[in-house]
Amino acid sequence: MTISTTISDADAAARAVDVWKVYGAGEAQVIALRGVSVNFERGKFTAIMGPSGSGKSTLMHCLAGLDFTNKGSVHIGETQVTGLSDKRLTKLRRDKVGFIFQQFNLLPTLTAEENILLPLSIGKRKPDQEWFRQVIDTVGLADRLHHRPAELSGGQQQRVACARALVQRPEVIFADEPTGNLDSRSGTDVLTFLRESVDKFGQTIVMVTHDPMAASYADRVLFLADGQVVDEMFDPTADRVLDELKRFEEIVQHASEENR
Ligand SMILES: Nc1ncnc2c1ncn2[C@@H]1O[C@H](COP(=O)(O)OP(=O)(O)OP(=O)(O)O)[C@@H](O)[C@H]1O
Repeated sequence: MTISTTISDADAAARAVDVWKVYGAGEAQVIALRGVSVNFERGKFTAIMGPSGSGKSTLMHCLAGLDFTNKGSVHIGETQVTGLSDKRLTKLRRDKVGFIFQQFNLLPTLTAEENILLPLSIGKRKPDQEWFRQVIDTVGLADRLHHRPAELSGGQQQRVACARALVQRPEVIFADEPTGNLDSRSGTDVLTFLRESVDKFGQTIVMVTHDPMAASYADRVLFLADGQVVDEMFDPTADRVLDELKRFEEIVQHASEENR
């Protein structure tokens, strides 16, 4: 079953239209995405789940313009990402997209404040001081701004990364396993912050996760299997997500038994 999308194009902050992604060639060829068409609603929090190797990170990287599609197109807001020149792609990623990675990806020589303001300084843009304060207060980092990453806990470093993504008010924040390296308390802090940035500031967030508890913070969960979107769930709870994942495992196991 391939579902397309229940969100209209006009309501979407990011879109994939019949996206195919193939890695390698010949016997080593892997089809990571098989004609994915999906819309991500503006001002909402969407989680992407699915078994390992189902194409979650590939889809996110294609959407964010970090990787090229073989066929189909991706759009951020009004901009068609597919086909942009390198220069325009760099500008789009800098101005319209925020990233949060599992490994935090902070610059070790810069303070927390300098890391947070880095995307703005690279784009030669001045921070809106009021907005900066609001982000810092929401993320709870006011007393850590002059510390370097090595002087911060993992949870604090990830909150710096969240603030860095949010401070430029991007069209979309893409988060790839943002709680994967955190203990459950710090993970909850980060997820609470992501949820608040959607509810308070209307931020659009797309998050890849393996964790049903993390997915329960989202408004909608998309399920990928074998490079296709196979299901979606609105207003998820951790238990319902877990049941859905178990159902997929059974289907995959059944299919592999039949192929033996
Ligand atoms: N750079 C690459 N070169 C070759 N194959 C790749 C590359 N990146 C991903 N793949 C393959 O594409 C498929 C989808 O990978 P992807 O990382 O998107 O899956 P995923 O659902 O994010 O997995 P995980 O949950 O384990 O992170 C996998 O079979 C993977 O091995």
